[in-house]
Amino acid sequence: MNLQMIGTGNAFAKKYFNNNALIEQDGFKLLIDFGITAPLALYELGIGMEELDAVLVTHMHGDHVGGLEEYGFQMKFKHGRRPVLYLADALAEPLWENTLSGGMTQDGLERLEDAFDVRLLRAGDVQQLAPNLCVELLRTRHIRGKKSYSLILNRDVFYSADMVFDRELLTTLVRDRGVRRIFHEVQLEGPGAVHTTLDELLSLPEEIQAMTMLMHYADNKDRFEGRTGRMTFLEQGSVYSI
Ligand SMILES: O=c1ccn([C@@H]2O[C@@H]3COP(=O)(O)O[C@H]3[C@H]2O)c(=O)[nH]1
Ligand SMILES: [Zn+2]
Ligand SMILES: [Zn+2]
Repeated sequence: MNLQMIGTGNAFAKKYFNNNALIEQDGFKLLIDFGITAPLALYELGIGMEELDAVLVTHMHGDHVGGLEEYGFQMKFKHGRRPVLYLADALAEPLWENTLSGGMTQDGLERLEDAFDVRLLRAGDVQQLAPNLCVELLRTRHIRGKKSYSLILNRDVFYSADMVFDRELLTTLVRDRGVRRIFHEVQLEGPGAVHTTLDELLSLPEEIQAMTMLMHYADNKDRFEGRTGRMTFLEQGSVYSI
């Protein structure tokens, strides 16, 4: 499996695109989240939107879903098809009613399923997306009252999406669930109200740090090179074999 971050920035980053991840497995291309900058990020990587086999949404913030209107319209009006959209069942209604309907509603486009081939996921279930790619959604804490999900890919890769620090979850995933790679968001400075701070991740055992790569970071990330313990930064556009 290959992972390529088409963007590694946090919601306010300007040096980096939105933190969205392209997963490739035996030719199957899954994009995890489709933020405001995803259309441009894909364009700059020379990846056509129509090449994606599926998109999976982790939660409703703009840096994770803000590009879906363009994606839906390009796929409908340029490529004549509804793209596959995986998301937690709890997000389907708010994604249409509170985010996409304003821009996308018109005759023949009255609900999410008119624009996307919607595949609902339930937290805790393992879903086979492709012959050699399965995903499990985990409900994790991010913003009080807003549902947000992290992912386990092929039972051994954890992808945090946006979440506050959860030491017990990370420890259990490694010790009991056999997770061997962790891709984790990081807030480099300040208290972790809605994100996980670098200091919190540095408090993890070295064995867990050693399997952790950092993403969803601020523009001043370079100042923290060499100050992330056993953890390393994911670089925007680089392809990682995992
Ligand atoms: O209670 C809140 C809600 C939001 N925010 C900011 O808005 C951003 C939305 O995208 P994000 O989840 O990547 O990051 C969030 C934060 O930067 C915050 O600081 N506190
Ligand atoms: Zn975010
Ligand atoms: Zn968020």
